[in-house]
Formats: sequence, structure tokens, C-alpha cells
Amino acid sequence: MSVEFEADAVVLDIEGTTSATGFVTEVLYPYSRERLGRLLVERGDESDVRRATDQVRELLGEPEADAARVEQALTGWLDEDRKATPLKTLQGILWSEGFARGELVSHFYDDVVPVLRRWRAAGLRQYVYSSGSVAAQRAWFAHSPNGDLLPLMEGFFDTENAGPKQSADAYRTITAAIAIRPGRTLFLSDRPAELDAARTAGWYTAGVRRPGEPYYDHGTGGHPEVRSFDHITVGSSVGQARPLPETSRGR
Ligand SMILES: CSCCC(=O)C(=O)COP(=O)(O)O
Ligand SMILES: [Mg+2]
Repeated sequence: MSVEFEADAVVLDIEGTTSATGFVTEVLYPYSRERLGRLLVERGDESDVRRATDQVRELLGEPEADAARVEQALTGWLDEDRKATPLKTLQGILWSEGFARGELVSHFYDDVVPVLRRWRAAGLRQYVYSSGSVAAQRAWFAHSPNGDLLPLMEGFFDTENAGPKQSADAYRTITAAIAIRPGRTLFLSDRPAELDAARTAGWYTAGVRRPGEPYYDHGTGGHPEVRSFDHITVGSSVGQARPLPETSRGR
């Protein structure tokens, strides 16, 4: 199915939307699992590590939890794929260093990068909103198989600077930060609950359903559905694209 939107900004989920969940769980997760323990023990004095460790203790309700207990909690959350902010902060540290060392290269579905280049050339403002930390997102875009994609992007949001992805308030926070009206912003995600929250905040939404992804069988919960970025047309008043007729607009 093809859908058309009249928007000035597009905000992208990563896992399941621009990129394969399998790559995240089979490449990135093991990479962080093998290194979390040493990070906690050897670099516990670094401000981001200390902040994340304190957040883990707070979530556990165990202010005295030692590094071993914190690591046990984090690996438990990794196993259940709980997208807890401190886990994502620590993973982001490890992944961004792995990308910088050339040990990791990100993954994008084939349709994504050409479309992002086209939208950017047309003047659309492009952002990311992912459970992965901003550090992880930036490294992901900087170290893609297509080279450095950071110049295509205007900004990055995660659960620390915006809030939980299933809360409408997070999308309101992003709206305030990017200074683009909610009715001119499109969110693309694989998860219906995230799309619901964005729609509650007044954004356009489209559910991305790709074969093999965990949410493929869940439907899009009534949101316009696409199987490829090639099936999305965005008309932008900041770019050169022509305005779309009212009748063909998706929502
Ligand atoms: C480069 S971000 C790493 C992926 C990740 O850890 C994650 O949780 C992505 O979740 P999303 O919100 O993008 O579905
Ligand atoms: Mg996702």
C-alpha cells in the first residue's frame, strides 16, 4: 500500500523500521552482553556509567546493589529485551566505541537510505526517536554500509531526552524541541502502541511492516501501513515537493 503525507518533518524508529531487529538482537546485544561487566567494574567512575548504575539501583529499589547485582539485572533485562533507559545508556557507550573501532557496522533495509537521501534533498527534516540511546543512534548512522549518514539527519531523541515511546508526552516534547507543528510531523514505527502515542500528540503516523520482523503479524492498529519507504510520499512546504490534494493524505 502507498500513502502520502503533507509534512515538514519525519521522525524514524530504528529497530523494525529502518533496520532489522534480528541484526540488533544477534549482533549488537551479544556485543554489549560480553562487555557490560567490565564496563561496570573498570569504568564505574565515568559520569554516564555512574548515572546509569544509579538508575539501575533505583529501578531495582536496591540502593546498595553492587556491580555484580547491577550486571545481573542488566543482563536479565537484555534477555527479556526490556528497553530500560540505563541499559540503553550503557549499551550505547559500548556500541559507539565498537563502531568507532570498526568492529561494528550498522544495518539498514535496502529501501531506506535512497529514500532518506531523496527526502533530505527535498527539504524534509529528518530525526530519529529510538529506545537506543542518542550515542548509539549517532554511531548507527555514522557507521552504515552506505557510509556516514549523519548529514541526512537533523537530530536524535531517546527515552532519556524525550521519555517513553508509548507516552504521548514524549512526542509533545519532541515537537517542542524541533519546533515543527504536530500536524506537519510524520512518525514511522513498527510498534502500534508507539504509533498510537504519536497520533494522540497530533502527529501523522505510518506503521512499517516488514516480513520477518517481530511485529509483522501484529498489524498496524489502524495506522496507515507500508512495507517499504518507497511506498511513502511526503510533500513538504519547506522543500520543493508539490502540495498534496486533501483527499489523498494519510493520517
Ligand atoms: C542503534 S539503536 C540500537 C537498537 C536498540 O537498542 C533499540 O532498542 C532500538 O529500539 P527502537 O525504539 O528503535 O525500536
Ligand atoms: Mg522499533
